[in-house]
Amino acid sequence: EEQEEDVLRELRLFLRNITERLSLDRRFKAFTKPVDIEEVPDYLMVIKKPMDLSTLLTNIDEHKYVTVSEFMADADLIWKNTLEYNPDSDPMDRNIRHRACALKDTVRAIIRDELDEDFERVCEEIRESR
Ligand SMILES: COC(=O)[C@H](Cc1ccco1)c1ccncc1
Repeated sequence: EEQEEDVLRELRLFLRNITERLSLDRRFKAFTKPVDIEEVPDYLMVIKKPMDLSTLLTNIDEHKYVTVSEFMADADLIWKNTLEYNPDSDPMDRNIRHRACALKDTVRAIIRDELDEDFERVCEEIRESR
């Protein structure tokens, strides 16, 4: 009903705000767009579910997320994919993995500090009712 759509509209505003703040952080530049398959031809053989910040934003606008947990599952793909595809000890791999871990920690800190657990509970109730 209307109140549910108001809740989901507020959820999308919250998720867009997080995603845009991450996209502005210079540490996360490599995560702002899909990995370039021309540049990395084997990427899709290794990574089954690519994800990036611009795709998160598109998903939000397409009403893909009804809860913060669903958004977190996709956001987690960004750093998990990065650790999986860039596992080596060379400086390039270590640098992008450090940034991936910073992304993971930053998302969790924002959610911990800014998400009211009662709000997420209301979103979960809507998800279960559909
Ligand atoms: C999330 O970004 C990545 O996983 C790519 C993989 C990649 C390898 C070669 C080109 O791109 C990356 C980008 C920048 N620095 C390290 C790795």
